[in-house]
Amino acid sequence: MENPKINIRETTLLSDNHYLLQKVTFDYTTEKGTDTQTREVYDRGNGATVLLYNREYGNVVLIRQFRLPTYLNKNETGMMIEACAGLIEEADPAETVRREAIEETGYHISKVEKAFAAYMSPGAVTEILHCFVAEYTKDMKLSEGGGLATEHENIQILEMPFKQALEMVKSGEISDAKTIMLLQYAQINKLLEI
Ligand SMILES: Nc1nc2c(ncn2[C@@H]2O[C@H](COP(=O)(O)OP(=O)(O)O[C@H]3O[C@H](CO)[C@@H](O)[C@H](O)[C@@H]3O)[C@@H](O)[C@H]2O)c(=O)[nH]1
Ligand SMILES: [Mg+2]
Repeated sequence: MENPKINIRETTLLSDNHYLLQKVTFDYTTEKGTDTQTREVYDRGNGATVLLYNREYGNVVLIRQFRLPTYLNKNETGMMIEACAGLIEEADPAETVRREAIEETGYHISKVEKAFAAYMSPGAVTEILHCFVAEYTKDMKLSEGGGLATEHENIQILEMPFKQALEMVKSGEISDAKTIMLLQYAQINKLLEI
């Protein structure tokens, strides 16, 4: 199939209460003709995430926090176990994960390695998420972490054996997409095998 030619006809702002919800009408043209479609698109910017791991201890650092959208969709407690992550503000993705690692886990990491980038929900959300891995050591724990009190983040830090994290993916206790992808990336690339 040839790529369609796209022409954006109209963009209507439905909400800019915190992020942007827009209604977009566009022409989708192929050799068969033109079809006009309308879609709602949620734009909350782009994000970056990092899996902290240590080969020697065989551990990864994850975080646990309440996520309202999951609570509204069958996650009974609303609590989610995730890799540390945040929205890219002014900084580049690597800077973002360094900042978020400090804010959320208290680990002051320096070297980060890009793993991949992924559109998280391409039918509705514009966001691309830049995914990193980084080695941490105990002496990098220089602050408490836990997220920004001003943002009511209430983040719990979980340092656990890599094996246990993989079992939690299997059991469904870890059900966050970026976290599953990063744990499997670490497994495929043997990051935690000495
Ligand atoms: N007042 C208000 N605050 C909001 C709203 N939406 C988000 N926030 C707040 O904005 C802050 C965002 O925190 P970050 O750590 O920067 O982002 P995140 O929520 O962890 O997002 C990360 O994970 C997402 C889910 O996997 C990713 O989608 C995202 O890209 C990023 O990586 C949080 O304190 C959150 O409560 C809103 O509608 N209103
Ligand atoms: Mg976060």
